[in-house]
Amino acid sequence: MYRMRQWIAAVEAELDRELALERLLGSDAGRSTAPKRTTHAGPARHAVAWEEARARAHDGAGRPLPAVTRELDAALGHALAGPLTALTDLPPFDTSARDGWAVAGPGPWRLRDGRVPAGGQPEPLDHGTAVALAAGARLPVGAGAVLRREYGEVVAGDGMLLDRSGSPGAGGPGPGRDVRARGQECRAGEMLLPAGTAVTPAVVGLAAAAGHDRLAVHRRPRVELLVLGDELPESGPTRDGRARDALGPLLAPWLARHGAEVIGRRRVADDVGRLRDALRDSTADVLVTTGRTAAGPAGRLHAALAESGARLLVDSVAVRPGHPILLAELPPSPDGRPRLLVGLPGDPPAAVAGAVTLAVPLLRRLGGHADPDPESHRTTTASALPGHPHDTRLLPVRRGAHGIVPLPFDGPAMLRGLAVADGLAVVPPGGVPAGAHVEVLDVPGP
Ligand SMILES: Nc1nc2c(c(=O)[nH]1)N[C@H]1C(S)=C(S)[C@@H](COP(=O)(O)OP(=O)(O)OC[C@H]3O[C@@H](n4cnc5c(N)ncnc54)[C@H](O)[C@@H]3O)O[C@H]1N2
Ligand code: MOO
Repeated sequence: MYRMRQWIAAVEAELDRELALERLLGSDAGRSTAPKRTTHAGPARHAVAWEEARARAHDGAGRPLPAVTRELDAALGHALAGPLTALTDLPPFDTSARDGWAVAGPGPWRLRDGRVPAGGQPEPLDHGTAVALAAGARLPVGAGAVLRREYGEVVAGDGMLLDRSGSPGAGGPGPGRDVRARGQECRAGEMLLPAGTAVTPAVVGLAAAAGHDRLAVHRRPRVELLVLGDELPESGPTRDGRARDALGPLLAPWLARHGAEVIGRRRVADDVGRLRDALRDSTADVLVTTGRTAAGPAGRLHAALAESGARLLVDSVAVRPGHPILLAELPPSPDGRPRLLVGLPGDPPAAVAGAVTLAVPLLRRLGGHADPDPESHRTTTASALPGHPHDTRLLPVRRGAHGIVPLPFDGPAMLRGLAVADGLAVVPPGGVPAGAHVEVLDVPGP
């Protein structure tokens, strides 16, 4: 009797799961016709085109995360939440561009004692006189130009400075010569960079030069990485037919390179209830899962999403590898923040393809970056790139002298090609011949 009740409870739980799954798959996932679910394996999923999937990931993210204020160092890798404006003229005053002498009027000049260092406050210069000064030093009032050190000669005992540049007349440099005029680079209040610009080391330098100590940037999306699959050892060589977890180590830094703040990375047991609870309890803005995306008995991700009340925005993409990738909107966090989930396949190259397709545009949008993919560029192919008959193919390639070439070891489960790749070529259905132009997405470097 007890066994019978247990069996009935199990069947009821399974039916609930089926109903939740129906609701999930019947939701607006961009399918014109949602095929009826008839078997455990579920309906055929309608794969959206690669470009469409990326656009949905970018748009599905909604508005960028709110602005926060960060010290310059800590702002690196974020996107500016507002335009960067200059707090001062640059240069803030007329400055010498070279080591030499500030000169007033045509030469020869009577040389004043001393030397104006960078950061010094020079006395005004009378007509017909000169004073030595360092590159970057403030030009004295009255000085019209700078005579470079290599062009001048000081007459011993005489205190006179001559122009030995050999220029016609040698009467000294023309007005403004080797002077960086005040405001040449920008005026105070001028916009230097628009909102959405990535804060790089050079941007931090410019911000400091322009007078900033802190920057308003978008908060980075908090990402939790859930690695699904009981079979995966986390250390040592692969054993007993079980592949070593390669995606935890690979994806955390890959996503961080694209603006994620990875707040956690953990394994979740192969159990729908536990996965559902992990999805419900996560405080991340974006959850990224690996594995268990395939339809069928092992496809626990769909079941857990259905039980969580998630809504699918993308449910498989016409891309190889990476076909079963998905994007879902999770119910908001307890404090009302929207949450999204990117489901990546367990096969490592497919997971990488999924990450660049869905996670990267999503993270960049949430992080407030103006450009959904700054690291993509069009390049010539040095040899033909094989394609899939119907789907976009993402192929590891290397740059050569005559263009990009495909790499060996690009098959299922293989990371060897990717490890030496400069990028992933976006190969349209049917492939491309040598000499064609294709888009290449950069693979993060060291
Ligand atoms: N009947 C069908 N079967 C499959 C189809 C299909 O259309 N019909 N699609 C295949 C494709 S395409 C892919 S890709 C995979 C996706 O499967 P899952 O996302 O459910 O992946 P898993 O079964 O969990 O794992 C697949 C494979 O990858 C290994 N794996 C998993 N996680 C990791 C990890 N973190 N590090 C390294 N390796 C990992 C795992 O051991 C499996 O061997 O579905 C196909 N099936
Ligand atoms: O399309 Mo799967 O994603 O072959 O690797």
